[in-house]
Amino acid sequence: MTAEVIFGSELAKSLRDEMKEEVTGLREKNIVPGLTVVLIGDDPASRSYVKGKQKASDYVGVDSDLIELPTDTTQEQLLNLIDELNHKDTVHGILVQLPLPAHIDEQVIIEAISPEKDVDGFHPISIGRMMTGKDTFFPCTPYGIIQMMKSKDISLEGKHAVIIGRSNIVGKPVGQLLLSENATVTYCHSRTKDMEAYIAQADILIVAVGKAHFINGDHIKDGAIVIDVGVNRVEDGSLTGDVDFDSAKEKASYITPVPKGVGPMTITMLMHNTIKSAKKANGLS
Ligand SMILES: Nc1nc2c(c(=O)[nH]1)N[C@@H](CN(C=O)c1ccc(C(=O)N[C@@H](CCC(=O)O)C(=O)O)cc1)CN2
Repeated sequence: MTAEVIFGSELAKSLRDEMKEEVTGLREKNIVPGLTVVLIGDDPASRSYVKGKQKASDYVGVDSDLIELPTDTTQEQLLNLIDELNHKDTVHGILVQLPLPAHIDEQVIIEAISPEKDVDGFHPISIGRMMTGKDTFFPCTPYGIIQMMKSKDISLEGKHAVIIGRSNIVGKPVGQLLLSENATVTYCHSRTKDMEAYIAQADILIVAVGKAHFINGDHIKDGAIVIDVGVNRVEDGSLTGDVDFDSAKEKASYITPVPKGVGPMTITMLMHNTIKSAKKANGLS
């Protein structure tokens, strides 16, 4: 079997076109979705992701503002900034780019963002709402993954989804979203015994470990749907996923590439959440 490749970049383009039209309509009603992105330090990967967010915002018509702060910014200074943004009516979404420098407690920062502006969907209130099936902002990468599978009419109900990785940003929430789509979910992580046995059972395999080519075609079941969340820069400077694409493609029914797979959808769902927040703030559903 040779898999069909799900290009997140193509889905992202068509969703961004739809969003652009929606934002044009909102702007005619004087509703201008506003996003503030905060970048601390000079990590090149973070800088490139933030650039992608600015570009997407410009395209769909979201008014975006980038606040760049030096690495030695204190936690208190960042908390003061978030407090200011929480109270600013033109700001509908606040995103603090992760990871943060080691002297800043990420969880304290996440919890300082108003849940009404938590377009990353990382606040414990957003997570609690997601877990209990309430309306909220879903974390962007997991939400993008679900949209990619839905775009191919892949039925999730009753499927065994195996997730490799248990981060708060991807692994844990994607499992929760799959559960709410009636999939059966197994989490694997660094302490899992006999991980290969779980991988071999997966109808849907989601890999988010950050290790180049951690999974190859020998591991996966014939016809599995393989979602690669890894973005690893290798020696020659190119990007590669957590899955060995060429060998996995020969076994899977669907597979996502790296680049042009999950990454562009992460940014697209951020646009979705920002527009949703602006609509909500203006009494629209
Ligand atoms: N506050 C947040 N921080 C981080 C998040 C997040 O959702 N919120 N996720 C990741 C990084 N990330 C978004 O911020 C992100 C990662 C990758 C891509 C992407 O488009 N990747 C491209 C390749 C880009 C390249 O050439 O370097 C692709 O896969 O095609 C977008 C966003 C951690 N931090």
